[in-house]
Amino acid sequence: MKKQNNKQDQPLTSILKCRDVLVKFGDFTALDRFSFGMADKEIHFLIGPNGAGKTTFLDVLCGLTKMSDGSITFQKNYSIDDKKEFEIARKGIGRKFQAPSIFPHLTVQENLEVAMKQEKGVFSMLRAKMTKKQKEKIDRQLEIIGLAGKRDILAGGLSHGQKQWLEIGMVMMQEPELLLLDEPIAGMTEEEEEKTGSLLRELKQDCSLIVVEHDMDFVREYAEKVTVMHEGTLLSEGTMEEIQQNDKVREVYLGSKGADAHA
Ligand SMILES: Nc1ncnc2c1ncn2[C@@H]1O[C@H](COP(=O)(O)OP(=O)(O)OP(=O)(O)O)[C@@H](O)[C@H]1O
Repeated sequence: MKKQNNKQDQPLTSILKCRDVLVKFGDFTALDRFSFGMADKEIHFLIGPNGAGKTTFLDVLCGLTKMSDGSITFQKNYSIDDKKEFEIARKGIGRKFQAPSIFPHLTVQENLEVAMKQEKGVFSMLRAKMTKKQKEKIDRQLEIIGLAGKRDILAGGLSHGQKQWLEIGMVMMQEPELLLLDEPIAGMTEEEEEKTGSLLRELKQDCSLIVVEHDMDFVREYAEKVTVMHEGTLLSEGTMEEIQQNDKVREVYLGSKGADAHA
């Protein structure tokens, strides 16, 4: 049986422990001793009003922004505190940014090939012959992101939603253990939103997910756990049902126009 945590101890299956993370931009404190933990293979949503520090936290996790103080341990004992972005990515934290950064003039499949092993240059990677295992890995990923039928299409010709899924697939080619997604359904049609939700559940077989999102219907449907941030601090944490009951959360976020209006 899993030993459950109290506020100080994380569950035994914990993949990430962040303690008192402090981020300052000049005199402004964006993360104010923010603590966060999550279990392995969990879909964990981060919500909160504009400027709460959600994106800054993802930036810290992937090494883009450095902490002024605090500590972050990934997996059992990997400290990311002093690590560079590429080291953190290699260790298994993958990030998909809001704007797609696919190669529009390469096919869908070629985009995944390029993403598979980034230590080689784009064109030497495309010229290099793929092993059977690599081909299988790409076929599997194409199925997961729902683009198997579009593998030979130039990525620039995909719809907005398909481009987002391709980019998620590209990050997944690096086999991250923790995937960070910032507003994955922004600009999507309702049908694309549903497909994205199913995709998140599918990805959970392979990795843990932290998702920043403002669309409360989407959070309600797909979140296993929700952390509410406010002014760089932790306001509340729990299931969506639990945080909906929290008066402070209703006051600063859910009751305001900030939540769904943003999406
Ligand atoms: N590089 C920076 N320099 C100065 N201030 C910054 C910088 N990056 C973020 N901030 C500030 O830090 C605060 C937190 O920003 P952040 O983008 O993390 O919030 P957020 O919760 O993701 O908001 P949103 O929901 O609007 O995306 C904001 O007030 C923002 O203006």
